[in-house]
Amino acid sequence: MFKKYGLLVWLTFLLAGGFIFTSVAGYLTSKNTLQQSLAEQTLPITGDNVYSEIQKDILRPVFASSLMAHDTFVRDWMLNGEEDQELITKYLKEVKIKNNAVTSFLVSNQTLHYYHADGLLKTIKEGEPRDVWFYRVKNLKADYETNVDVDLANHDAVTIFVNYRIKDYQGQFLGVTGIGLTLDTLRQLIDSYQKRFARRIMFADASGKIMLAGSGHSLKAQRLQEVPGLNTVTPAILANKKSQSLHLEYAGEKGTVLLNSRFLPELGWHLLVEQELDTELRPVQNMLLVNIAISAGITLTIAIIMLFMVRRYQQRLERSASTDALTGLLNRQAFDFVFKAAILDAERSRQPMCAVLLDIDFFKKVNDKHGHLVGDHVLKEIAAIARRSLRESDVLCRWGGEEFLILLKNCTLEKATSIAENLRGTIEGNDFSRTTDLLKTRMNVTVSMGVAQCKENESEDSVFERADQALYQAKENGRNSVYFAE
Ligand SMILES: Nc1nc2c(ncn2[C@@H]2O[C@H](COP(=O)(O)OP(=O)(O)OP(=O)(O)O)[C@@H](O)[C@H]2O)c(=O)[nH]1
Repeated sequence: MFKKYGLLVWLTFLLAGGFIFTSVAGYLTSKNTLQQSLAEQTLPITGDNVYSEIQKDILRPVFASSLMAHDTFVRDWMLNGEEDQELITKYLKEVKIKNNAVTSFLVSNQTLHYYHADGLLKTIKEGEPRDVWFYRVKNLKADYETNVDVDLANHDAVTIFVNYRIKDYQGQFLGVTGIGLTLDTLRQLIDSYQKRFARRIMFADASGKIMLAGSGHSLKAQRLQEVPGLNTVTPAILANKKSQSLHLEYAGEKGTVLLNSRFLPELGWHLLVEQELDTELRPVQNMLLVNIAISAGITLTIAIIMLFMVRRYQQRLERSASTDALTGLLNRQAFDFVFKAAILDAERSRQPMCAVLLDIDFFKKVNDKHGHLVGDHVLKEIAAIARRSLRESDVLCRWGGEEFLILLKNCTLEKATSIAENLRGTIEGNDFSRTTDLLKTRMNVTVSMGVAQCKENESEDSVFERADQALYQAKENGRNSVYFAE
């Protein structure tokens, strides 16, 4: 089977291999290009976009707080003993509205009063845990800090405060001022970034504490060091104190994650933009599967078409090698095999078998008078008559030009002679013009036959020789007759 269809199998493998190779090569190229463009362009650009939005939305309060801390009105009001509280309340209200903030505040180092947009909120105390931030900022080396905390003045909403140090004209610490944004507003902002850019965005402080993350972030982790996979690249993220972006990769829970990190010096935070490679690759992977399915379909269709063609071609070859093209009967070569098998069969079953040699009388004259096409028609018609007159098990073969050989299985000499006689009579009575347009008037043809019964252990040549002699006798004795060999 493999030998017969070997070429077909190889061609199918070659075709399928070619398709798979080009599909996989295309996939790998797309994957590399995608990975490279994510790492080198898409994620850094997203980082840049987020950063510029951050500058607009978060750094604005830093600048506003800086302006408050450097405002001569604020400093003078504090240096003059914080007399008219209405003035500072009005000022803070104005700043809050102008900056669209949830709170604006000022805490005096002198009186420890905490002012906000609605007036005096409270007096802070050194041991109070909620007021620890003030003493931290008081001792701060930098001008300001950003701090995520609950806002007492705003129903304890989680708020990001910008705490800016106020100094007098000699540089002495006067107090702290600034504004605050609720974290919810920021989180919404990040969510809108995430939706817009379809990536995960989070902020972590210098120690790795996750300060802000969109709704996709698992709230279980409080620090970068606790996020599986991300913890492997956390040291590199935290070590990056330059504003240039850093490209990293780590194995996340759902596959490779590409990460772009940059340090925001204004906040002292690290901005992380992440993308799951698999999510981006899914359309390319789907395309690969579609390609492979189409390739498999094409390969299968071509293989089936080729299989049918090869089978038809082989059948035609086998048929043309064993049959006579004109009459459709077995040819002499094929008959040899059939005869050998039949004679063995007859000997085994001890059944008689006869060979009949049939020759058309004066066939040359038919050709000469009516032409070769009519001669061919006569040959085909005689083959058809013989096939119709004989049993299915009898073998019919075109022996030569106008000679036919018939093998009658399980048949005695007497019976064979009678069958041959019937066939001769049928042919004699046949009007060959009925089945062709080549002849306009009735035409009859006669045949002569020689019959011989196969003897035990007799060779093929010997049987045909005896049948031929009987045929010769029929020809000699006037043709249109059946003779048998003793
Ligand atoms: N049309 C046609 N003629 C063929 C074919 N094969 C052989 N012949 C012709 O058959 C004729 C046989 O002629 P002969 O051997 O002289 O025998 P015959 O004319 O039948 O005379 P007898 O056998 O003595 O009755 C030749 O003219 C061959 O050319 C064939 O396939 N088609």
